[in-house]
Amino acid sequence: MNELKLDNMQSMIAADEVSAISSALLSEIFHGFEEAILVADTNRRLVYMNLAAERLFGYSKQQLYGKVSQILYADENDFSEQGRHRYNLASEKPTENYRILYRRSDGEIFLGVTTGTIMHSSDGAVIGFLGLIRPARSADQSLDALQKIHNVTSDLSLSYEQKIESLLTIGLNHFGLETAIMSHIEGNEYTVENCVDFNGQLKPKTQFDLEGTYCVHTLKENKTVGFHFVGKSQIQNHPCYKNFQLESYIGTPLKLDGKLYGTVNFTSSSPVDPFCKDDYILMQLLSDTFSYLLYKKISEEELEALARIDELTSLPNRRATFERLHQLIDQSNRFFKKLCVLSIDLDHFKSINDKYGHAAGDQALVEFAQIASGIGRKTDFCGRIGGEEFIFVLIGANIERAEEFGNKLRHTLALHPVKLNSEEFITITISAGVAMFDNNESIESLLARADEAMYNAKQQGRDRVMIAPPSP
Ligand SMILES: Nc1nc2c(ncn2[C@@H]2O[C@H](COP(=O)(O)OP(=O)(O)OP(=O)(O)O)[C@@H](O)[C@H]2O)c(=O)[nH]1
Repeated sequence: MNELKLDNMQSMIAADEVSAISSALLSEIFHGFEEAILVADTNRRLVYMNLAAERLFGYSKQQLYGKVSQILYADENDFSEQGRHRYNLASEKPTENYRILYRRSDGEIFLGVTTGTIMHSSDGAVIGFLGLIRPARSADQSLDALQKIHNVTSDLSLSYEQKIESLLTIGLNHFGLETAIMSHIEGNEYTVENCVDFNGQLKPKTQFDLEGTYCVHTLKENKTVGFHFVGKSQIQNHPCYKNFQLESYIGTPLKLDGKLYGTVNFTSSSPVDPFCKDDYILMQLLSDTFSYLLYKKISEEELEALARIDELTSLPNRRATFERLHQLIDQSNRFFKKLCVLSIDLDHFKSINDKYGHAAGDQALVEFAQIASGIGRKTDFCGRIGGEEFIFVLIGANIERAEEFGNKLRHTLALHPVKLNSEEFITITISAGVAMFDNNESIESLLARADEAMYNAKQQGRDRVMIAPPSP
């Protein structure tokens, strides 16, 4: 609504005294307006409101007509102030826009952008006042943000990180703020997990003391907390204000599976319009959306990790072992690093199962895995690729060191028999084939050479390490 239109209306209305303007005529002019229209007489008693005003303030015409408009102000001082400056018999104020906090019938306070105008009779006397009001952040804007949130969460082409970033940006644009953070909080440690900073300064993984952030209030209250003008609030001594001069903040706890994970929060160095009920609802919805996305991501990661671990021995399984072997061979090729593979097979394992039972065989596999992964270097890699078949990858090792390693494993196994019960022990022996990676060969060829050497060890009587001849 621009001033020109209001002036036109004013001239239409100013043709007669407000008291004389029939409610029907006002209705005809303003009924279908999307903005709330209120008309008051010179005593500031309400004489007209349109449908949009009834909806905005939650009162019916019957409840308000004849009442002083003070009932609609959140702050009595604003009512008096407006009376002194604008809405009085001597007023010559032109039509202009201003922002005021209003109170709805249910007590909720909202910021209204108001276009106020003075109505004059044909002889120039003030006959009443007209206000056109719309909420600073309208329901339409909240709906728009909701629609955007839905679009982002349902977009299958977006990754987790892209979704989080888009949602933080939606929040920033909606609230008119500068910095958005999804934080992870452990004790007093506040870590920026994801962020969007229109100033380009804040980066993920930055850490703060929780006490030094406004989020400490959010966690204390355990609900959404907003400060629209910290410098004029009770928390102006907060370290976050002293250190960063952040004037505005809105933040909500972020829960994962019912437990506190961190916060979702938006801040700015400038004050903003007071946050309204819709903003608090939107924050809760955003936080719930983050919580859902986080839960989904962590569950997927856990499932993915589980799918790569051998359930019995907790070693990487066949799939993970081959993936890792591909990576290590790729590195070895790029950096001309030596790499040796040991193909290891437990000896006479069938007879262990047959003699002591499958559970004893399982226990033997678990203990073998513990011993094998315990004696390697940090960079070495051990995986289970089949029933009693394992692979060891030694980075930077030549064939002698790999053979030495195989024998060290044999000797360690000999020194640590598997305890089946208080009386019975079994000693595990292994047959191993060692092959050194030749930069020109394929993984299949490397493994085939190591396997062949291992079968050789079996044929030679087991419990030994055999070296594969170099690739042809
Ligand atoms: N307990 C247990 N046994 C397994 C598992 N996976 C495979 N096995 C058994 O391992 C045995 C392997 O037997 P074979 O392949 O004949 O080899 P072996 O008895 O070790 O004899 P050599 O390899 O020739 O020394 C089979 O009896 C399998 O059932 C497992 O997860 N747990």
